[in-house]
Amino acid sequence: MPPVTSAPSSRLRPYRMPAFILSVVLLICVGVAMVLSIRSFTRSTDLVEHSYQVINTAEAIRSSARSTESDARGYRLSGRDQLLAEYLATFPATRKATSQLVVITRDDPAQQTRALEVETLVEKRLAELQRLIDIQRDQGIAEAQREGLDSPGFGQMQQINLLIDTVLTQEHHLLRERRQTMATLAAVTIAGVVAGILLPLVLLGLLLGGLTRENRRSLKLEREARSTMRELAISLEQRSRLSEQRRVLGAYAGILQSCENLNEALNVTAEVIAQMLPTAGGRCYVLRSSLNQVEALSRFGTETVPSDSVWAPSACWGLRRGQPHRSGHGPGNVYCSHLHIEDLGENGWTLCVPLMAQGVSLGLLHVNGATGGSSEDVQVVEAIAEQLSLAMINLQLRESLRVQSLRDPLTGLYNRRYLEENTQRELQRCQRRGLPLSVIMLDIDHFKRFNDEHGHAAGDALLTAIAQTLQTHTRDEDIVCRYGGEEFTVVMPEASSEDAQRRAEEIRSAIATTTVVHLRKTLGPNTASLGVATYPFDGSTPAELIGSADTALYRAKAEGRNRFVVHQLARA
Ligand SMILES: Nc1nc2c(ncn2[C@@H]2O[C@H](COP(=O)(O)OP(=O)(O)OP(=O)(O)O)[C@@H](O)[C@H]2O)c(=O)[nH]1
Repeated sequence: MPPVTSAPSSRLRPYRMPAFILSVVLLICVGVAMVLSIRSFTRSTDLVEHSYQVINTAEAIRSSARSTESDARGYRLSGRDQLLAEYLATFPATRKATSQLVVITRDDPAQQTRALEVETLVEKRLAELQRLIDIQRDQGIAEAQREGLDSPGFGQMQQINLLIDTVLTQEHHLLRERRQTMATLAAVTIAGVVAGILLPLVLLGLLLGGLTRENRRSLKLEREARSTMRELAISLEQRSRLSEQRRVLGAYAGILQSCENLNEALNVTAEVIAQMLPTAGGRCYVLRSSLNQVEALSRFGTETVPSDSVWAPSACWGLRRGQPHRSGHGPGNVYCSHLHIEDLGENGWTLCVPLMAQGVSLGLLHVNGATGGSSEDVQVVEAIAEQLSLAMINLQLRESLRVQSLRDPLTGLYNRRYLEENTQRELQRCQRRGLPLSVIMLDIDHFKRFNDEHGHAAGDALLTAIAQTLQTHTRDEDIVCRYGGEEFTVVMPEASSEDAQRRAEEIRSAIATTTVVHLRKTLGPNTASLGVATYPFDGSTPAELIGSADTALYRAKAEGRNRFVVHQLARA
């Protein structure tokens, strides 16, 4: 799980606000500079326009003065009235233009001085022309022409022209300067605007880039934190699941210890697996070594893959290898032949865990499912199998101890303790149901002599053979036991005295033909004497009945052996 990290503070954070303020200030400066530049530019434009106006006005004065001069001279030479009319029309225009020049050069004292001089000269010239016109009108054309020859017209006009040239030259010079100023202003404005826009843009870009990086880092940290939280939640869930599993397995182990037989243990196991692996199913098998087969004793859950009920141990890889064998879907998996894996889906899984304890193979726990089968599930099944194996070996040991405590080690028949415990129960059952119960006591005749003649081991062999004969001639529900030494007892629930007599005779005659082979010598047969007692005639307790049968047995001995005696008859 990655460590939880706190968000590192951004390197740009201290510069963020100053950069923002600087950007804003720069933008304001750009704005102010633009306003000032535009105003200066406008002023320059006005000045340029003004220069054009001065130039145009000066040119107009020259042109108008020439026209007036030309019209006046033409009239003086030709006397044509049309020329007089034209003179009269241009005269005010000339005057007006000179006045206008004076007005529009107010901003430039030098130019205005020249304008005033132009005005004075033009006025003088106009006055002279007017004087000649007046002479022509009053004294005739010839007088006017003669007067004109003496008039200083040419010189006046030359002065006017020279002065206007000076005005124009000066104004052109100003115009050039103003245009230059305007161009410089425009360039400076453009440069200022570009710089003023670019610089804040760069700053804002840097700021934005930093914020984006920081945002990305924050998002990454947030994602990491979320993933850490998720992993933490999963880990907590796993921990709580593990602790729950441990608790269930602990309880399961405790309950297994209290199980009295294998069926109980298997039922508990099925319930625990259903609880811990609800989607799985399977079977518990026991190994019948004597038959070389594996047999299912219980089923649990819903099996995805059916498994055979009985099969040879070699059919399972788990049993063959003595370790858990897990397989899933697809190539690379090896399947046990006791499984019908055709039904194994894409996510299906199977698991065979051998049940082993103290190096002994006891059986197999097989589990399969359509989903799941994680290593955690496998561990659970293995833990269950381990507990079940221990329980099975314990039950086997307990059973063998129980059998040992109830069986005679030589003959394998029940012992006297078992007889006493169970005869009471069988007798009560028959009493409740109103049925008889018979007891046969049997003693081998002259067994001491047999022992003496053939040895104790041969005597043991004879005892074992007679025990076998007794088991052959009794029913499964009868209790056949070695009462002690060479004495045997058969308790026959629900058997009447007649049944018991028939059985006693069968046993007697069978023993009379029973021989044993000992040290390659056939020994026997020996005979036996039997006493028969029946409830309710010969007693109503086990002790009474056994005592009655024993009495009858002694009677049989006394009467010559190799016979049976019935207690009632014996009493009679
Ligand atoms: N081989 C062998 N002998 C036993 C065993 N238990 C008791 N015996 C012997 O059985 C003999 C019983 O002898 P007795 O009680 O005198 O009876 P008997 O010789 O059979 O004579 P009757 O019962 O009167 O016919 C004794 O010698 C015991 O030692 C046993 O487990 N194995």
